Amino acid sequence: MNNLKLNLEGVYPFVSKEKVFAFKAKVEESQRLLHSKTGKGNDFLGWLHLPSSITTEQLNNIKATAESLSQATEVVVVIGIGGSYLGSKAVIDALSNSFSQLLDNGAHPHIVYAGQNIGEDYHYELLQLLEKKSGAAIVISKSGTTTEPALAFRLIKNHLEAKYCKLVAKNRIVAITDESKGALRTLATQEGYTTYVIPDDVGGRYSVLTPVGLLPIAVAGFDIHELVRGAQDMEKFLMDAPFEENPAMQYAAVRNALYSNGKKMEILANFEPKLHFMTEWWKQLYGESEGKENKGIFTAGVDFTTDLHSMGQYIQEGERFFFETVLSIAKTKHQLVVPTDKDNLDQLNFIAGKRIDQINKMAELGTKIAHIDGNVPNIHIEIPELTEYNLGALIYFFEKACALSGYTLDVNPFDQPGVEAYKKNMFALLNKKGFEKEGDVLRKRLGI
Ligand SMILES: O=P(O)(O)OC[C@H]1O[C@H](O)[C@H](O)[C@@H](O)[C@@H]1O
Repeated sequence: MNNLKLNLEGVYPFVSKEKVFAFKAKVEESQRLLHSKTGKGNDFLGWLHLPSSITTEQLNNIKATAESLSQATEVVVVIGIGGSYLGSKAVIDALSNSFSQLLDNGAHPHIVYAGQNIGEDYHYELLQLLEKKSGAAIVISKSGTTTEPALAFRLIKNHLEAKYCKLVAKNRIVAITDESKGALRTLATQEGYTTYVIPDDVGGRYSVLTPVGLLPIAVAGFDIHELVRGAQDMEKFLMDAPFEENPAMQYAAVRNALYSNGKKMEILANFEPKLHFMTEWWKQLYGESEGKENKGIFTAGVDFTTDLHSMGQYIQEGERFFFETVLSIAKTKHQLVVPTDKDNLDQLNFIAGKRIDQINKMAELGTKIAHIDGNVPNIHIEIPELTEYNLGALIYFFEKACALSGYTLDVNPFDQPGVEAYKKNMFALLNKKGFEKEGDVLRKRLGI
């Protein structure tokens, strides 16, 4: 069953249906390359059949680890950067109470994140928090060598060992990394941590349905069986559906049609504050997959209606080099009606008696019309409700469409050579062993 609706009516005033469908053959060829594993980066296709290959035993095992990690733990720190944290944060935020950090989560610890910045105050304050609260850590790095999570983990490991003793700290740490390579693997083996493997053929930004995403999501108390079931159903549906009924193929086609028509940026917009990090996850997925060889759509995100009061101006009347994709949620979890006020001093009685979501939906519709009138092509993606099942399906849809879109653009959607440039400079400037020559060159260039 496919719960996801893709509506391209808001694109056709700008790029005709014929022009979008002109990409059909190329997208079908992309799908053939993907399914036959004969395209670029074909050693990174483990995500393609991941949902259907995860077993109930594996899921139960992850759940059991989540439960034992949660025992007598108030805060679990998920340590990772990029694909090693965005997927879990996207799902956890989408499903959590908006104020969960201030509420007692029952049997489930609060989740906080580290390893995605090098802020000194952030880390200091995190250690202060862990001084007051009972803590545990899930450290995640596919390469096992990424600086930011390694640095955060060193601090947190030190802290946990000093607070609880090494033996107890060991049981409060789970590592998720490569099967054999990388410093984190060596460290985890040496220290005897519980570990999970990120398969070789699954890249970081495609790894949310591996233990990378599943363990933190289970710790937060959400149903990973349902998440995977949604992804499984979407995997099956997208495998067989012809172009005319296949939202992933059509999304890939329309993105490429708009790009070749001069639209260099895609703005993912939501009207649900819980989706902020879903957008962040999507930005990495598409930006890192397609932005290479001096090509690719720049991915940006906005939260509406919030950003209608800031970036709304640019979107309405600024340069016309982008299109907008609205990720819409049909039904809210709760119902809340605007009360009537007999004095009507705030002049809001025109919406009295309406559900908040009815107002939000009119804001969404009004924005769509305004932006189309302002010459912004509009793609509309709708899922029925924020549930584990629907999020699993949405994640797999975006992953599959991304791979198809990247192949259609003729790039390898599974590598990210460009991210090494800053790392090389940072290591050279910090005198890391093996980077001495680069360090000399840089210091000379900077005159320092
Ligand atoms: O999981 P890791 O190996 O630590 O990588 C974490 C992230 O950082 C890298 O630099 C890449 O740009 C990302 O694709 C990756 O998700």
